[in-house]
Amino acid sequence: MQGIWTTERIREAEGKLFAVTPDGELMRRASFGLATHLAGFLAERTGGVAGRRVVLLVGSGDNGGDALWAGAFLRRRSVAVTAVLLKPEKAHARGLAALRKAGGRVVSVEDSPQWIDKADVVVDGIVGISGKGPLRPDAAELIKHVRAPIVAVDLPSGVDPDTGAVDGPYVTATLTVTFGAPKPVHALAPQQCGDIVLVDIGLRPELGEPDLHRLELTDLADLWPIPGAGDDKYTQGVVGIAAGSATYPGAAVLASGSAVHATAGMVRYAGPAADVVRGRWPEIVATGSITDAGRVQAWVVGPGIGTGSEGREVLRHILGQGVPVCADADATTIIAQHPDVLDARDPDTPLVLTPHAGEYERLMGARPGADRVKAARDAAKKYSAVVLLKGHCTVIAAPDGRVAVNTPRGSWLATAGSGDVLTGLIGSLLAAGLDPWLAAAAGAQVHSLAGALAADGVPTSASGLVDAIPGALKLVRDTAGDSGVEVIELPVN
Ligand SMILES: NC(=O)C1=CN([C@@H]2O[C@H](COP(=O)(O)OP(=O)(O)OC[C@H]3O[C@@H](n4cnc5c(N)ncnc54)[C@H](OP(=O)(O)O)[C@@H]3O)[C@@H](O)[C@H]2O)[C@@H](O)CC1
Ligand SMILES: Nc1ncnc2c1ncn2[C@@H]1O[C@H](COP(=O)(O)OP(=O)(O)O)[C@@H](O)[C@H]1O
Ligand SMILES: [K+]
Repeated sequence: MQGIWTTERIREAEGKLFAVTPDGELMRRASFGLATHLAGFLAERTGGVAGRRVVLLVGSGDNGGDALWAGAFLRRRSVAVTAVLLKPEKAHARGLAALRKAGGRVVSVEDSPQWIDKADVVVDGIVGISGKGPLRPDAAELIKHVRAPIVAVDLPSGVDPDTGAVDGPYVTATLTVTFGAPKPVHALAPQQCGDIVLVDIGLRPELGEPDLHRLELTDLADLWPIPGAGDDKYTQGVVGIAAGSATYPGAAVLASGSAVHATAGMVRYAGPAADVVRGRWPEIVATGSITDAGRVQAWVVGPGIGTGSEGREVLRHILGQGVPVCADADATTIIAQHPDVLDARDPDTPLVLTPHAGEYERLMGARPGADRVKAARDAAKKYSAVVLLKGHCTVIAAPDGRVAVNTPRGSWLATAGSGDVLTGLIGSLLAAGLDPWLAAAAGAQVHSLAGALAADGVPTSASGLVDAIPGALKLVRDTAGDSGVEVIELPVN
């Protein structure tokens, strides 16, 4: 699992490391790493390094210091480096002296357009982890004129380091070179960060437990249930799906199909769309009524069941079964409007709630706001449930405080019925006995892998997502070296 640390934790760790490291050494490591990646970026983009033009946008703190020192290193490789100082009196003194000594040019903001226009790469050293709020007007004005690709130092300026939120002008980077450890912005603002590389400055031993997590493909491969020699259809966990209606069977078909593909065990369906579900997925044991659904090890409930009394009774019945439940869509609305349905739940049985922003507002009385990690944590506490907050980046919080983030590849999942597919994946993993937080995080990640594979550069559909689940799982298992098959190159956009 990849760890992610808030800026407060990064600062604490830096403080400890500073105390045992020679003065300036950390910035030297950071800026040397930055210079190396800048040279690589120049070579890849322009076919060379010497003679290329780099413009540094330099703010008033150590982020600008990193940029200035990297500029000095690039001078050794005969790069033409020009620094634009936003606040000359506050620019990092030693970095500035080093750049000057190495033959770098220093210009005022007023004189900068001619240099920015001719740059092969612009380096954003405006602000780093001490950044607050949107880019200030002088920096915003500068950025407006940049046509060259931008490499961000540590993080794209104007994007909140801890929430990834933007509220005004910000930098959109092609590459972000960060130091020490990933910060929340890198997981929560992929569109502003571009590609991300991490330079090791020796911080990791000082960091302790991460604040946020991201599952890696090897984690998925380790935790995804695969049948063993002693398994049969029941031992792997049977998932029940209560979704859809006679008039709107789509949600039932999508959630059930997703569950069929997610694990090898068995899927039951209970509800008014039984005939349609059976017709589309003959392997599903389908019945019209929740009361004669048969035994399952986890339930998926909600998509398309409606928010009236019938839906309410279905949800109440399911919450009383003493098995893990993934409650989505209409089920979250019912819980928000009739919180007493939760009385049917044994508090020790896992519950996963999967709201989008609108459903979150119903559950919590306010929109998630800029700090989506806090929003998900608050809801998880309030409902003693794992809360998966949907959006471009999905945040998964457990009531014990654990948080995972899923950073998608593109926005292909923004298609009708996509949430129904996600809920089927999570339900299957719950039935297989996974920890509910891991089940939700793993479901979200395979969902977005399926999205990228299904789309392959062009829009897809929820049915396309269902069809792509086996490919996504194959990618996961192959990447983990399970079958020795060559890894598939995953499309990004
Ligand atoms: N510590 C370490 O071990 C290492 C740290 N390293 C590097 O240091 C960076 C952190 O440096 P830092 O703390 O000096 O502050 P930094 O982010 O450059 O901000 C400077 C000033 O900018 C201003 N400002 C604020 N918001 C703004 C906005 N929206 N738009 C415009 N300006 C804004 C505000 O100053 P003000 O103008 O308010 O006086 C603020 O104080 C870190 O990201 C990494 O790159 C690496 O070298 C590795 C080792
Ligand atoms: N812009 C986006 N980029 C990436 N993923 C998105 C985006 N918009 C929505 N999603 C994902 O698509 C799914 C939509 O679910 P939901 O809102 O329940 O839709 P539906 O009700 O149509 O099934 C969620 O998993 C969400 O995280
Ligand atoms: K920056």
